[in-house]
Amino acid sequence: MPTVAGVDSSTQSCKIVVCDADTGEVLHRGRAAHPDGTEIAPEVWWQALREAGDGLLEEVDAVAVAGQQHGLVALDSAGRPVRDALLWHDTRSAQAAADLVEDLGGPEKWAEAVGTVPVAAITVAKLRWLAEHEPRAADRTDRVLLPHDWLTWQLCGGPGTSAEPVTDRGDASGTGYWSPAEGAYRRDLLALAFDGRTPELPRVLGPYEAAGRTPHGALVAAGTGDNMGAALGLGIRPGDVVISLGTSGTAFALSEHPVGDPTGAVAGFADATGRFLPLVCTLNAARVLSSTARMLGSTLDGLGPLARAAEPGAGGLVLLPYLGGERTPNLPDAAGSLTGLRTANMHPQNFARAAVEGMLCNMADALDRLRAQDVSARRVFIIGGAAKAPVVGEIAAEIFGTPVTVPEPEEYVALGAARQAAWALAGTPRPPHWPLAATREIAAPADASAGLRIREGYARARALVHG
Ligand SMILES: Nc1ncnc2c1ncn2[C@@H]1O[C@H](COP(=O)(O)OP(=O)(O)O)[C@@H](O)[C@H]1O
Ligand SMILES: O=C(CO)[C@@H](O)[C@H](O)COP(=O)(O)O
Repeated sequence: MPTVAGVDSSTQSCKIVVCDADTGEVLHRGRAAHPDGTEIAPEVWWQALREAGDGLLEEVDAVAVAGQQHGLVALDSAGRPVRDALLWHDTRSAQAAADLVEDLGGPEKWAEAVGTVPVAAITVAKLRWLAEHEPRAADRTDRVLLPHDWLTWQLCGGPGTSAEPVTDRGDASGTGYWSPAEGAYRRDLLALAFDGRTPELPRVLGPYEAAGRTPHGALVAAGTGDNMGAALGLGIRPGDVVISLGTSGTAFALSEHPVGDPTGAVAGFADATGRFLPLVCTLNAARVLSSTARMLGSTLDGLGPLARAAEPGAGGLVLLPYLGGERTPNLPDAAGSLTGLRTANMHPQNFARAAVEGMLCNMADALDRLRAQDVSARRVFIIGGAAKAPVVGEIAAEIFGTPVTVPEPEEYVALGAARQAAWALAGTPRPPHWPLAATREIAAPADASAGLRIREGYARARALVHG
């Protein structure tokens, strides 16, 4: 029986699943933590991957890596990092992004050129930041990779070997210098961002092309961005929207055509199957819940019962969850706010409920932004770390006003990477059919009024605090 491994090198940890290549059945799992912070030495990802994959990766027939998107891995001519990688949730590049938008002539120009209007998260803005703030490091930059590209390269042997650095359409589409519509790099935008410098970029592989082999002989597939990995792991179809609640909150869908949203809210990414993946990303999801649990002296498991004990609307408390700044809406310097405090409503139950409602109202806005780009949401999946809390799916159905599908907890990003590895191994034009795990279907409440009131309260609080 051929086996394949999928790696999810995401913000908080590295997760690995080993699957039966024919059926997708998960046979083994591994995990290792990543440190906190918005910059990190790439070597730390590699150590975590080896720790998570200890004893697993040596035996598989193929492997692929899905990674957190956008991170800037800048390498010198010997393939060594010139500095720690700047990660997607590092907001120092917010001004650089705004300047780039102006330099090209406005958001419409970016939406037209690469499908995405730069914000602090996008790689092109991080390059501009590097050129402006650390010009010596910029001068030493000979090559630019994304986190998953760098790990894929290490798996194939890395610098000093015959292995070639590669990427895929999905992750390339999050750089701001690769056009999903044209399927080509925009080196002019790279130069615009990097003060005229044009470092080497990885070759963009097709969906089931191989990157190389590990020293143990396993085929290494192209890999992709983590959201594209989740889409492949779930096997989504047009009409499905995925809400992923990890460190980031993302809402994304499959599209047969490229999307370019001049408002900048929807990023017009490519997917891992040759199609497109319009996506809205927020900076604040699962950590809103873990931070609230910590503040209340509770635990993640304790937060759900507390939130359930409060009435919808949390007695008038509204949490604007912009704890790490925010990407959508684009408020990189914002902090979180709690509004509507009254003597009568200051109970842990209302705080817990306000945290879940705040996180999900932000995602409901993301869903609306997708719909505004003609994305239909006939089925809404909820996945990611925070989806493990049953209360999240329940309150989501109320706030979204739609039925919600919560698949059995699984590492869907890693599963998607494993499926891509199985696809590269098979070499067939379509990925192997892997059935979706059992799902929990949560109906929307018959009376939508409570959900609407929660969203109105959230919109009012946001207007009050952020104008
Ligand atoms: N039962 C749970 N309830 C709520 N949140 C949870 C639960 N289990 C894990 N989490 C949260 O999920 C997050 C990790 O999710 P994950 O999707 O792996 O994130 P990332 O992909 O960004 O590394 C952590 O912030 C953790 O607090
Ligand atoms: O920036 C984005 C998407 O555009 C994020 O979704 C990152 O890809 C990080 O994902 P998580 O580690 O939070 O899952």
